[in-house]
Amino acid sequence: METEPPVRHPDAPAPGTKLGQHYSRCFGCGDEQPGGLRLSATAGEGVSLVAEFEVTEAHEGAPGLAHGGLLACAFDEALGGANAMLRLPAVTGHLQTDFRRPVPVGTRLHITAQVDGVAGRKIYSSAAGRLNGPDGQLALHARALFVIVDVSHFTTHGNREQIAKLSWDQAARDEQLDFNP
Ligand SMILES: CCCCC/C=C\C/C=C\C/C=C\C/C=C\CCCC(=O)SCCNC(=O)CCNC(=O)[C@H](O)C(C)(C)COP(=O)(O)OP(=O)(O)OC[C@H]1O[C@@H](n2cnc3c(N)ncnc32)[C@H](O)[C@@H]1OP(=O)(O)O
Repeated sequence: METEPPVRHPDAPAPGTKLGQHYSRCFGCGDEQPGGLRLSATAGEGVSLVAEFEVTEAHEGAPGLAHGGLLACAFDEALGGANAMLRLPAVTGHLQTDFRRPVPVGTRLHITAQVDGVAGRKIYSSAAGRLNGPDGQLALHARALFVIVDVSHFTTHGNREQIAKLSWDQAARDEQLDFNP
Protein backbone atom coordinates (compact mmCIF):
# COMPACT_ATOMS: atom_id res chain seq x y z
CA MET A 1 0.00 0.00 0.00
CA GLU A 2 1.22 3.50 -0.89
CA THR A 3 2.43 5.72 1.94
CA GLU A 4 0.47 8.98 1.85
CA PRO A 5 1.37 12.30 3.48
CA PRO A 6 -0.43 12.67 6.83
CA VAL A 7 -3.55 14.85 6.89
CA ARG A 8 -4.16 17.00 9.97
CA HIS A 9 -7.69 16.37 11.24
CA PRO A 10 -9.87 19.52 11.02
CA ASP A 11 -10.75 19.10 14.71
CA ALA A 12 -7.15 18.56 15.82
CA PRO A 13 -6.07 20.88 18.65
CA ALA A 14 -4.80 24.19 17.23
CA PRO A 15 -1.02 24.69 17.13
CA GLY A 16 0.13 25.89 20.55
CA THR A 17 -2.66 24.12 22.43
CA LYS A 18 -1.40 22.25 25.47
CA LEU A 19 -2.50 18.61 25.31
CA GLY A 20 -3.77 17.20 28.57
CA GLN A 21 -2.66 13.86 29.94
CA HIS A 22 -4.56 11.06 28.19
CA TYR A 23 -4.54 8.92 31.35
CA SER A 24 -3.52 10.01 34.85
CA ARG A 25 -1.61 6.77 35.51
CA CYS A 26 0.22 6.84 32.17
CA PHE A 27 3.96 6.49 32.87
CA GLY A 28 4.68 8.99 30.11
CA CYS A 29 2.28 11.82 30.91
CA GLY A 30 0.17 11.00 33.98
CA ASP A 31 0.35 13.06 37.16
CA GLU A 32 -0.70 10.12 39.35
CA GLN A 33 2.23 7.91 38.38
CA PRO A 34 5.06 8.17 40.95
CA GLY A 35 8.37 8.49 39.14
CA GLY A 36 6.59 8.94 35.81
CA LEU A 37 8.03 11.23 33.17
CA ARG A 38 5.18 13.80 33.39
CA LEU A 39 5.79 14.78 29.82
CA SER A 40 3.86 17.85 28.79
CA ALA A 41 2.95 18.23 25.14
CA THR A 42 1.78 21.05 22.90
CA ALA A 43 0.19 20.69 19.47
CA GLY A 44 2.53 21.73 16.68
CA GLU A 45 2.04 22.80 13.09
CA GLY A 46 0.81 20.16 10.65
CA VAL A 47 0.82 16.69 12.15
CA SER A 48 3.35 17.27 14.88
CA LEU A 49 3.80 18.12 18.51
CA VAL A 50 6.38 19.52 20.86
CA ALA A 51 6.94 17.86 24.23
CA GLU A 52 9.17 18.40 27.23
CA PHE A 53 10.03 16.68 30.45
CA GLU A 54 12.56 17.09 33.21
CA VAL A 55 14.98 14.22 33.77
CA THR A 56 15.04 13.54 37.51
CA GLU A 57 16.81 11.11 39.84
CA ALA A 58 13.79 8.83 39.41
CA HIS A 59 14.87 8.34 35.79
CA GLU A 60 18.53 7.37 36.33
CA GLY A 61 20.32 4.43 34.72
CA ALA A 62 23.85 5.43 35.82
CA PRO A 63 24.68 7.99 38.50
CA GLY A 64 23.57 11.36 37.18
CA LEU A 65 22.49 10.03 33.79
CA ALA A 66 19.10 9.16 32.33
CA HIS A 67 18.18 5.53 31.68
CA GLY A 68 17.94 4.85 27.95
CA GLY A 69 14.72 2.87 28.29
CA LEU A 70 13.00 5.77 29.98
CA LEU A 71 14.19 8.11 27.25
CA ALA A 72 12.68 5.68 24.73
CA CYS A 73 9.48 5.84 26.79
CA ALA A 74 9.44 9.61 26.37
CA PHE A 75 9.69 9.16 22.62
CA ASP A 76 6.91 6.55 22.62
CA GLU A 77 4.73 9.05 24.47
CA ALA A 78 5.57 12.03 22.26
CA LEU A 79 5.24 10.06 19.02
CA GLY A 80 1.98 8.53 20.25
CA GLY A 81 0.69 11.99 21.10
CA ALA A 82 1.42 13.19 17.57
CA ASN A 83 -1.26 10.75 16.39
CA ALA A 84 -3.77 12.97 18.20
CA MET A 85 -3.36 15.40 15.26
CA LEU A 86 -4.84 12.67 13.06
CA ARG A 87 -7.46 11.86 15.73
CA LEU A 88 -6.81 8.19 15.22
CA PRO A 89 -6.28 5.70 18.06
CA ALA A 90 -3.06 3.82 17.45
CA VAL A 91 -0.58 1.67 19.36
CA THR A 92 3.17 1.38 18.97
CA GLY A 93 4.20 -1.49 16.69
CA HIS A 94 7.89 -0.59 16.37
CA LEU A 95 10.08 2.01 18.05
CA GLN A 96 13.76 2.61 17.41
CA THR A 97 15.88 5.14 19.24
CA ASP A 98 19.35 6.49 18.44
CA PHE A 99 21.14 7.71 21.55
CA ARG A 100 23.63 10.29 20.31
CA ARG A 101 24.56 12.13 23.51
CA PRO A 102 24.21 11.34 27.24
CA VAL A 103 21.29 13.04 28.97
CA PRO A 104 22.21 14.19 32.50
CA VAL A 105 19.77 14.39 35.42
CA GLY A 106 18.42 17.93 35.56
CA THR A 107 18.13 18.19 31.77
CA ARG A 108 14.88 19.45 30.35
CA LEU A 109 14.55 17.25 27.28
CA HIS A 110 12.83 18.98 24.38
CA ILE A 111 11.19 16.63 21.87
CA THR A 112 9.69 17.39 18.49
CA ALA A 113 7.60 14.54 17.07
CA GLN A 114 5.86 14.32 13.74
CA VAL A 115 3.90 11.92 11.60
CA ASP A 116 5.74 11.41 8.32
CA GLY A 117 3.30 9.21 6.43
CA VAL A 118 0.28 6.94 6.62
CA ALA A 119 -0.19 3.66 4.74
CA GLY A 120 -3.54 2.06 5.49
CA ARG A 121 -3.45 1.30 9.23
CA LYS A 122 0.27 2.06 9.48
CA ILE A 123 1.49 5.44 10.73
CA TYR A 124 5.20 6.25 10.25
CA SER A 125 6.62 8.87 12.61
CA SER A 126 9.90 10.39 13.72
CA ALA A 127 11.15 12.55 16.56
CA ALA A 128 14.21 14.39 17.78
CA GLY A 129 15.26 15.18 21.34
CA ARG A 130 17.43 18.18 22.26
CA LEU A 131 19.04 19.19 25.52
CA ASN A 132 17.38 22.06 27.40
CA GLY A 133 15.36 23.62 24.60
CA PRO A 134 14.60 23.71 20.89
CA ASP A 135 18.06 25.00 20.00
CA GLY A 136 19.91 22.64 22.33
CA GLN A 137 22.30 19.88 21.36
CA LEU A 138 20.71 16.96 19.50
CA ALA A 139 20.81 14.02 21.92
CA LEU A 140 18.34 11.50 20.50
CA HIS A 141 16.47 10.60 17.36
CA ALA A 142 13.65 8.09 17.06
CA ARG A 143 11.49 6.46 14.42
CA ALA A 144 8.30 4.57 15.01
CA LEU A 145 5.53 2.63 13.39
CA PHE A 146 2.11 2.95 15.00
CA VAL A 147 -0.79 0.74 13.99
CA ILE A 148 -4.30 2.19 13.99
CA VAL A 149 -6.59 0.13 16.19
CA ASP A 150 -10.23 0.05 17.04
CA VAL A 151 -11.13 1.10 20.58
CA SER A 152 -11.93 -2.55 21.22
CA HIS A 153 -8.13 -3.05 21.38
CA PHE A 154 -8.22 -1.28 24.76
CA THR A 155 -11.48 -2.68 26.05
CA THR A 156 -10.58 -6.25 25.06
CA HIS A 157 -6.98 -6.33 26.29
CA GLY A 158 -7.04 -3.61 28.95
CA ASN A 159 -9.01 -2.89 32.09
CA ARG A 160 -12.56 -2.16 30.97
CA GLU A 161 -13.57 -0.71 34.38
CA GLN A 162 -10.67 1.74 34.37
CA ILE A 163 -11.47 2.73 30.78
CA ALA A 164 -15.09 3.38 31.79
CA LYS A 165 -13.87 6.05 34.23
CA LEU A 166 -11.93 7.95 31.57
CA SER A 167 -13.13 10.91 29.56
CA TRP A 168 -13.00 8.77 26.43
CA ASP A 169 -15.64 6.44 27.93
CA GLN A 170 -18.50 7.82 25.87
CA ALA A 171 -16.35 7.88 22.78
CA ALA A 172 -15.31 4.31 23.51
CA ARG A 173 -18.97 3.31 23.60
CA ASP A 174 -19.35 5.04 20.26
CA GLU A 175 -16.35 3.03 19.03
CA GLN A 176 -14.35 6.27 18.68
CA LEU A 177 -11.80 7.90 20.91
CA ASP A 178 -12.01 11.55 21.83
CA PHE A 179 -8.63 13.15 21.31
CA ASN A 180 -9.64 16.54 22.66
CA PRO A 181 -7.35 17.36 25.57
C1 LIG B 1 -1.25 3.09 25.68
C2 LIG B 1 -2.04 3.62 24.53
C3 LIG B 1 -2.79 4.83 24.83
C4 LIG B 1 -3.69 5.20 23.69
C5 LIG B 1 -4.77 6.08 24.21
C6 LIG B 1 -5.70 6.47 23.16
C7 LIG B 1 -6.26 7.67 23.10
C8 LIG B 1 -5.94 8.72 24.07
C9 LIG B 1 -5.83 10.05 23.45
C10 LIG B 1 -4.70 10.60 22.97
C11 LIG B 1 -3.43 9.87 22.79
C12 LIG B 1 -2.33 10.64 23.30
C13 LIG B 1 -1.15 10.11 23.59
C14 LIG B 1 -0.80 8.68 23.41
C15 LIG B 1 0.49 8.52 24.06
C16 LIG B 1 1.24 7.44 24.07
C17 LIG B 1 1.01 6.28 23.27
C18 LIG B 1 1.80 5.10 23.77
C19 LIG B 1 1.53 3.98 22.82
C20 LIG B 1 1.95 2.68 23.37
O1 LIG B 1 2.92 2.54 24.04
S1 LIG B 1 0.93 1.36 22.98
C21 LIG B 1 1.64 0.02 23.93
C22 LIG B 1 2.67 -0.79 23.20
N1 LIG B 1 2.16 -1.41 22.02
C23 LIG B 1 1.39 -2.51 22.06
O2 LIG B 1 1.04 -3.01 23.10
C24 LIG B 1 0.98 -3.11 20.73
C25 LIG B 1 0.94 -4.62 20.81
N2 LIG B 1 0.73 -5.15 19.47
C26 LIG B 1 -0.51 -5.36 18.97
O3 LIG B 1 -1.50 -5.21 19.66
C27 LIG B 1 -0.59 -5.77 17.54
O4 LIG B 1 0.59 -6.37 17.10
C28 LIG B 1 -0.94 -4.57 16.60
C29 LIG B 1 -2.28 -3.93 17.02
C30 LIG B 1 0.20 -3.50 16.65
C31 LIG B 1 -1.05 -5.07 15.16
O5 LIG B 1 -1.84 -6.26 15.18
P1 LIG B 1 -3.09 -6.44 14.22
O6 LIG B 1 -3.46 -7.89 14.29
O7 LIG B 1 -4.16 -5.44 14.52
O8 LIG B 1 -2.58 -6.06 12.77
P2 LIG B 1 -1.40 -6.72 11.90
O9 LIG B 1 -0.53 -7.63 12.68
O10 LIG B 1 -2.01 -7.22 10.63
O11 LIG B 1 -0.50 -5.41 11.55
C32 LIG B 1 -1.07 -4.38 10.76
C33 LIG B 1 0.02 -3.91 9.81
O12 LIG B 1 1.11 -3.40 10.61
C34 LIG B 1 2.31 -4.13 10.33
N3 LIG B 1 3.06 -4.27 11.58
C35 LIG B 1 2.56 -4.53 12.82
N4 LIG B 1 3.54 -4.57 13.71
C36 LIG B 1 4.67 -4.28 13.04
C37 LIG B 1 6.03 -4.17 13.42
N5 LIG B 1 6.40 -4.28 14.69
N6 LIG B 1 6.94 -3.86 12.49
C38 LIG B 1 6.56 -3.68 11.20
N7 LIG B 1 5.28 -3.79 10.77
C39 LIG B 1 4.38 -4.11 11.68
C40 LIG B 1 1.84 -5.46 9.79
O13 LIG B 1 2.83 -6.06 9.00
C41 LIG B 1 0.63 -5.04 8.98
O14 LIG B 1 1.08 -4.45 7.79
P3 LIG B 1 0.39 -4.81 6.38
O15 LIG B 1 -1.06 -4.41 6.52
O16 LIG B 1 1.11 -3.97 5.38
O17 LIG B 1 0.57 -6.26 6.20
